[in-house]
Amino acid sequence: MQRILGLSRKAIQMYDMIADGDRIAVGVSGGKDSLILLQSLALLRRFIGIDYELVAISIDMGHENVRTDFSAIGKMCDTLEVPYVVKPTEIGPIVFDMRQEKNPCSLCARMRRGSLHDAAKANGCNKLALGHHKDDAVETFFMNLFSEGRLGCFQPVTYLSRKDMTVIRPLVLASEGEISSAARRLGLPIVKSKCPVDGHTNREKTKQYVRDMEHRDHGFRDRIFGAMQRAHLDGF
Ligand SMILES: Nc1ncnc2c1ncn2[C@@H]1O[C@H](COP(=O)(O)OP(=O)(O)OP(=O)(O)O)[C@@H](O)[C@H]1O
Repeated sequence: MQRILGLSRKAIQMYDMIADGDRIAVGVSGGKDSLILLQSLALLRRFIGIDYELVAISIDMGHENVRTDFSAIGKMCDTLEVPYVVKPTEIGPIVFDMRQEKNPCSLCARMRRGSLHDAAKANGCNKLALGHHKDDAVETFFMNLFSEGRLGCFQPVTYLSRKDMTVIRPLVLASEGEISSAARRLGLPIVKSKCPVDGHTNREKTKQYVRDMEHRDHGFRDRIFGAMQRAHLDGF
């Protein structure tokens, strides 16, 4: 976890993510990335020298018309002294049953983001932290390049003027491998996604492409990420 804390602190300072008085919603899906993000932001409060508050928020997607049991994450939040909000929604049934979308991921992600922004606002937050990491950034870069012929990625810090909310991604310098091994070592209470298309998305294909390239040519991922930083692509 020390390595993750160091990389989170570096990203927070490098991209000026957090200021005194911020109240930050942490989007917690139940996956390893957002649980490590929550752990990291909660621990950093003790020594980073910035005075901020946290609220953890999970959007229950209602997949297969079943409510997810987030109680283990509730216990983790109690230990970390972070208030926890679970927001029940019908996003899963709307996207998969009612609309029977051919490409469900973009509508589902849009609705989830909207719900998360609203919940952050309703809980008095001015910032929202998401668990995107370095591998996500490289995959997003290739998805934009291959699907849209465009050079671009999400930004480490994005101000959403319509919502008056700043989205931050403090894990953006950490690799998925580093996050996975920290999550394993800490035995975090991972809650499995019930998404019906999990593992079969365009992102999964791109992830496999980057993995194959990395396997063939060690350091591929870091060189792409380094190029994104040197070009200051989308604020990197
Ligand atoms: N249901 C949800 N409730 C709250 N926040 C969410 C939810 N789903 C995603 N997020 C937030 O959006 C980020 C990116 O979502 P994505 O689906 O790409 O997650 P991921 O890469 O699988 O990460 P994780 O391991 O945290 O699930 C997550 O890290 C988390 O911060």
